[in-house]
Amino acid sequence: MTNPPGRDRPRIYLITPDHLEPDAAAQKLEAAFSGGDIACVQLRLKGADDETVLAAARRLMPIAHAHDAAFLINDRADLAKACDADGVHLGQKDGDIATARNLLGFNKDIGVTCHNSRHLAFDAGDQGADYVAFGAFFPSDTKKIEHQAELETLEIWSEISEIPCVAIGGITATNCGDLVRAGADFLAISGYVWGHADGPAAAISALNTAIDAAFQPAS
Ligand SMILES: Cc1ncc(COP(=O)(O)OP(=O)(O)O)c(N)n1
Ligand SMILES: Cc1ncsc1CCOP(=O)(O)O
Ligand SMILES: [Mg+2]
Repeated sequence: MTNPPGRDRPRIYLITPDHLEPDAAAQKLEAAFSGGDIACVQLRLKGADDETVLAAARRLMPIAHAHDAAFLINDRADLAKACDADGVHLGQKDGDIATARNLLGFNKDIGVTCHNSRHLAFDAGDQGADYVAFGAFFPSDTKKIEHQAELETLEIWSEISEIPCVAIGGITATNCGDLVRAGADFLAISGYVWGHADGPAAAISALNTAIDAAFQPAS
């Protein structure tokens, strides 16, 4: 099965650990970038106060930008605005797209969690989402999984919509091939990178090698 016509090679969408110390995280993020291509970094701190999120963004966003990667904030459009991030990722309980768009404008990216639902994805697209995210595809140690996504969701979406789609949930270099072949535009990954035995650079390198091996552009 080749990738759907017109889809580019999928790229890595790196999600930070949900708790971090900015200077240590900066070193690890630099290491990750030394391993190869990363399209986007999402700052996903959980339970942190606003100033902690903003301080982490001030430390990490310049590193992403130095490597031509976008830097998005998870959950909070207001904090994305406050630190002039490149966008926000909204779950189904993180506020509506229109409010985020009014805050951020049209030059910023708004992504939306759509679980395993093309209906949610069509709704998000109709409301102006810049990408939709489907997941979880595999068991995750990072987040308790409430929705199991299916490859068919990616396959159908990538055939019928030009809105970029992100796959998320327990993704590794070993299991990402089917997601690539199904048409995911981005692979959102956290634990495999930050927990890799050989470090973040080796994880990013292994992921890009696996993506290259699985991506078969339509002739
Ligand atoms: C790229 C991407 N996809 C999905 C999620 C999950 O968002 P959400 O459902 O709001 O859960 P939390 O991440 O907020 O726990 C995401 N963060 N990024
Ligand atoms: C935030 C999120 N949403 C669905 S699964 C997940 C966790 C992604 O992290 P990992 O790549 O470690 O499973
Ligand atoms: Mg959320």
